[in-house]
Amino acid sequence: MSSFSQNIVTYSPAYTIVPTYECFNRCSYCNFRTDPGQRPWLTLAEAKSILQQLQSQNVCEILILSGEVHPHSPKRKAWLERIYDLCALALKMGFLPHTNVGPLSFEEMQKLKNVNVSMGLMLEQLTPQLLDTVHRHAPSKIPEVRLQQLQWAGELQIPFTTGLLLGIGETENDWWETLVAISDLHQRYQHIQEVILQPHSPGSQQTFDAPPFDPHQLPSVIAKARQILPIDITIQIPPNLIQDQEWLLACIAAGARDLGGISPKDEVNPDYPHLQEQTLREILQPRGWELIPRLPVYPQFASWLSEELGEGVKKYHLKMNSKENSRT
Ligand SMILES: O=c1nc2n(C[C@H](O)[C@H](O)[C@H](O)CO)c3cc(O)ccc3cc-2c(=O)[nH]1
Ligand SMILES: C[C@H]1O[C@@H](n2cnc3c(N)ncnc32)[C@H](O)[C@@H]1O
Ligand code: MET
Ligand code: SF4
Repeated sequence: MSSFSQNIVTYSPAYTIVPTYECFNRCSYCNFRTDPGQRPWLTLAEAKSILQQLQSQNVCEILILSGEVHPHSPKRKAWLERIYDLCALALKMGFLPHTNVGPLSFEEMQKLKNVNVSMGLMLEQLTPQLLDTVHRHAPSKIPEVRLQQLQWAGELQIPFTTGLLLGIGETENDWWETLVAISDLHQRYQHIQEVILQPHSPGSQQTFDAPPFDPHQLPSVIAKARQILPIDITIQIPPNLIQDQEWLLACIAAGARDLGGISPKDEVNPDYPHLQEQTLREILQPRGWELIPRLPVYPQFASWLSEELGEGVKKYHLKMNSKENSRT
């Protein structure tokens, strides 16, 4: 049975929904944001029509990824409401939502927990030095603010995805410090399901003038991360940002076991389209790796989900098991 084999690499069949691209931060490596007020927010009717089309496709995760409205802005309440409504809609239509929309208040997180099977926020890097450079105009990237999110997620028992953005001006030592901080929080709350090691990849919109993170460095970063992180945290890498097949395979050999959400468009890095799932499978299989789909929540967190979310998850488990049986 394939599920018991050790040579498994997972991915999440996903689609990314963007409530708004407007963002009050200006991270200089960002290729996603627009200035506030430039484009209308995604309406529920528009989302419904997108989701209807997805129902006949092999999509399970809806990644809700957004630009941010300032916590003190009069528009903040409507923004959070729109995100909540989009999650509720996706859930009602049979998908499993995972929200990553920047730092939230404790109450905002608590509210979104009801309509998300898991949530995410990248730590990026903990060093405060970046507040003088790439994050100079990005108050949401204050390290304490992001660490606080991870702690609240633990207190609220929200299965959580976080990660590091590599190659934005930090030192090697900064990587290990950030990974140790994630490990420490996980030891307290057992809530981190995966850590993304995301290589900075320049796009056409950004102002940060730096080369891409050297993919040849990734396998050794992964190997060391594997030593620092507790074994129940999966290491995720984005295959579209590691374009050389041999290096992708080297990353997996070094300990990465998940390829994240594979969706038609990578909203964060639109200049780097994803390979088809079948193409990825053909890269991995000859080296003995089996690529299999996973849900946006890992099985060990089943007891943390509300009854409604648990039911949604159960339906997918049934569907995936019946597919697997029909293959064998
Ligand atoms: O499951 C997740 N995947 C995350 N992913 C991976 C994502 O699922 C896919 O790689 C694509 O971005 C989907 O469009 C990220 C990818 C990025 O480029 C940057 C940040 C994230 C953050 C998350 C996240 O919080 N949760
Ligand atoms: C949503 C996440 O996307 C990542 N992100 C933002 N811009 C880039 C880029 N140019 N290259 C790679 N990752 C990026 C950050 O880690 C952010 O938290
Ligand atoms: N704005 C959020 C963050 O940076 C998520 C999307 S970034 C393109 O954390
Ligand atoms: S990376 Fe996220 S927080 Fe930073 S500018 Fe882009 S959308 Fe805003």
